[in-house]
Amino acid sequence: MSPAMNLVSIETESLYQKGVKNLCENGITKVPKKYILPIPDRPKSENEDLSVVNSNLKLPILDFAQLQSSNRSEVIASLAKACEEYGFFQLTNHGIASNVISHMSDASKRFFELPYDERSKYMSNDMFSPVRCGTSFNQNKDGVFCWRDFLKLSCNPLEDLLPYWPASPVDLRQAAEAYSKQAKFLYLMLVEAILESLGLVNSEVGDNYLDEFEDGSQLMVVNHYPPCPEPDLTLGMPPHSDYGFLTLLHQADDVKGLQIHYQGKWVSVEPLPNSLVVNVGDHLEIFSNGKYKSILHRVIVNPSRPRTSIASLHSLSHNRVVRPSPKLIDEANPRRYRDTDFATFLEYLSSCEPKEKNFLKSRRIDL
Ligand SMILES: O=C(O)CCC(=O)C(=O)O
Ligand SMILES: [Fe+2]
Repeated sequence: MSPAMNLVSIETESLYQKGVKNLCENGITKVPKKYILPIPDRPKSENEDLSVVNSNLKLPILDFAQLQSSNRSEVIASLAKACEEYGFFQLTNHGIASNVISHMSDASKRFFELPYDERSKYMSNDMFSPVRCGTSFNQNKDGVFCWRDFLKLSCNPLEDLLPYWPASPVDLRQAAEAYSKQAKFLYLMLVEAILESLGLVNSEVGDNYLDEFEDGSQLMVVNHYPPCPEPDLTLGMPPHSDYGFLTLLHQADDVKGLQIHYQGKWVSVEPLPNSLVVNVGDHLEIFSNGKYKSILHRVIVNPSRPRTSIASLHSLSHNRVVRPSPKLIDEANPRRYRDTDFATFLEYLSSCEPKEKNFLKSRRIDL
């Protein structure tokens, strides 16, 4: 390659590092090569293990208010079924105030409207940074980039981290603080119900059994997917499972994009007004010794409408070891996962670029 050619490709590479929003502002009409997936990995390809879309299936819908009523035991049974079979459900009447959600969506969208130079102040490769802006899935590793920009805010301990969050738009901190607190509260209520659904009831596990969840990590991720001129060639997010215990996801526009992998097919998750999508993460699959499933999901993009989603990812704190609950292991149910911790996850991230971003597979014990 001539030095001049080399310079061109380095310059182009740095353009991609600036993200999809910035790329679109440069007026592209075709998807650059950097984002074009090999044919079998494209959204409409029919390959053997990750095949066609099933558009008829609907996710289970759980009514959170019913959990606090005399119907609790029925809702707990539906919760167990949803976590076992789908690893995903929609949650209505979840209790996060609608003005808190709309303020968070609105301020997040305005963040991505800021000029690149303003957003770039928050770009960082440090996984422990309280605020991290970036693009693709793992922009230092991905051979093919995905069509997504993100803003990640670490939330625990909130008082210490909040001052590092973006100062503009001016109301983003306030909006994200209120949203993260209400999401955390909801998460803890869901953990309580999930432990109950696994038969790990309060009297057996001790009075302080929620403390380690309360102290746990919380990461808010705002995903932004600009319209894409050739959406069949790329993905907003590649197939992956979520790392933590539970993810609460708000789909901030009435735009479809999220698909989950169910019985060999991709199923679209319809944005349901006033609901949150909740999914089991890798840590809950490990903790439940495989009873509850952390399911592969991906995001497709479209040619006309931007899409924003806000994920709140919750887990134990980074220094805790995650392992199957001893109460869920016996002769009939031998241990199915190795112990894991955050350092192991980071090592995994830096070691390979797996086709499916599936950390969990590396923790399974083959029985
Ligand atoms: O944008 C979405 O709907 C899903 C985002 C997602 O899977 C994630 O943030 O882990
Ligand atoms: Fe995810």
